[in-house]
Amino acid sequence: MYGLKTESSFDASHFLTDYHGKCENLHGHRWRVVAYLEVAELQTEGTCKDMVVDFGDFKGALRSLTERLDHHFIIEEGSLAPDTLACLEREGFALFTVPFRTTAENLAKWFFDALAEMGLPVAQVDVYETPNNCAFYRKEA
Ligand SMILES: Nc1nc2c(c(=O)[nH]1)N=C([C@H](O)[C@H](O)COP(=O)(O)OP(=O)(O)OP(=O)(O)O)CN2
Ligand SMILES: [Zn+2]
Repeated sequence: MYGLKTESSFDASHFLTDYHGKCENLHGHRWRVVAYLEVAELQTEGTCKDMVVDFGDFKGALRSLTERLDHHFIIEEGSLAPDTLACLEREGFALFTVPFRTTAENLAKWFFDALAEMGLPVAQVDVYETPNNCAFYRKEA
């Protein structure tokens, strides 16, 4: 088995719906995302011969995703009253709505699925909410 690993970070705000504690309040993180690719065999020809994929393509793919979230307010769909949402939009805040509770676990799966959709052989994605707390999502063995 061969693998690659790259990482990218982004700053974003969020809150957890139905959470009983400080994370029910709007707050921010510098999220750190670490992604892993795995393949059984390396590429056999062309510019990527003997590579899993080109590091440049891999890091570019992950960065394109973290850039979508950077300096955004990540909002679980339906978690804010429509008029609150309208006010935020009117103020020009950068919002990113997702159809799931904004836990590190769900964000790890969001990154995993997006990298897979880009055609990368993604094996695992780690999402650090704080330097010590990390959730991961990985492919079933
Ligand atoms: N399993 C998960 N647990 C929690 C998640 C999560 O995504 N998955 N998220 C949160 C909150 O978003 C929160 O921001 C994290 O808070 P906390 O663990 O309290 O982190 P701090 O570094 O701020 O904690 P201090 O020890 O107070 O510094 C909560 N749980
Ligand atoms: Zn948080």
